[in-house]
Amino acid sequence: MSFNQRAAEAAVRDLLIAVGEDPEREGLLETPARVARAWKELLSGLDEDPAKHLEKHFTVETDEMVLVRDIEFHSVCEHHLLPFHGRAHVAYIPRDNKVTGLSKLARVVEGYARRPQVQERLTTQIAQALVEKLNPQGVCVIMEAEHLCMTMRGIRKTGATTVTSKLCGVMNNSATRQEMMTLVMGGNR
Ligand SMILES: Nc1nc2c(ncn2[C@@H]2O[C@H](COP(=O)(O)OP(=O)(O)OP(=O)(O)O)[C@@H](O)[C@H]2O)c(=O)[nH]1
Ligand SMILES: [Zn+2]
Repeated sequence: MSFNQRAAEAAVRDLLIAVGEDPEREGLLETPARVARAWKELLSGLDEDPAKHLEKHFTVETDEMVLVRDIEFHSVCEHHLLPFHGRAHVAYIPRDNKVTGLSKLARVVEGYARRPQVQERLTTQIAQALVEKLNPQGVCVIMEAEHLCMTMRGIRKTGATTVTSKLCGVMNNSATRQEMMTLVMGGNR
């Protein structure tokens, strides 16, 4: 099912009424249409298969780790439909000199992030896409994020950061996990 702008507008209008607002007052007249367009953008990853970005690859003589760190992302927590945002660090060790474009790693992050998500699944999906499309020797994805459902509401712990990781292949061991955590997060603490 693809995004239905008209249904989304009606739902936002209903929500405004449900919370005790008047959707006919001047400031809110265009709000349902605006909010619907915003959600279309925030959830645009539902309309794509993000792993496809990794189908374009090329050959470089290397069997060393490639790491793109500090990939900014914005996602939406599927429990509260509130944003969570932070940075992803994506590393892999190529096999048979098969590498992908650096921007493609960020595109994969973006595609899976722009869906209703939980951070653990988001992390795993990115790692699995690399495993599937590049068949690398190893993969490591680390994500750190702040969840607005934990800061704006509920427990209200501003500054609490959630860190998740997924390691595969030769990178799936505790020494690598420790090294990667130090490499990507050490300088920021
Ligand atoms: N594991 C995980 N939990 C998440 C994520 N995003 C939000 N949550 C949690 O989802 C849980 C939903 O808990 P519920 O008890 O059903 O909902 P709630 O009453 O709104 O919970 P509180 O946030 O504690 O007020 C909360 O503990 C959130 O912190 C995520 O990406 N991963
Ligand atoms: Zn939440």
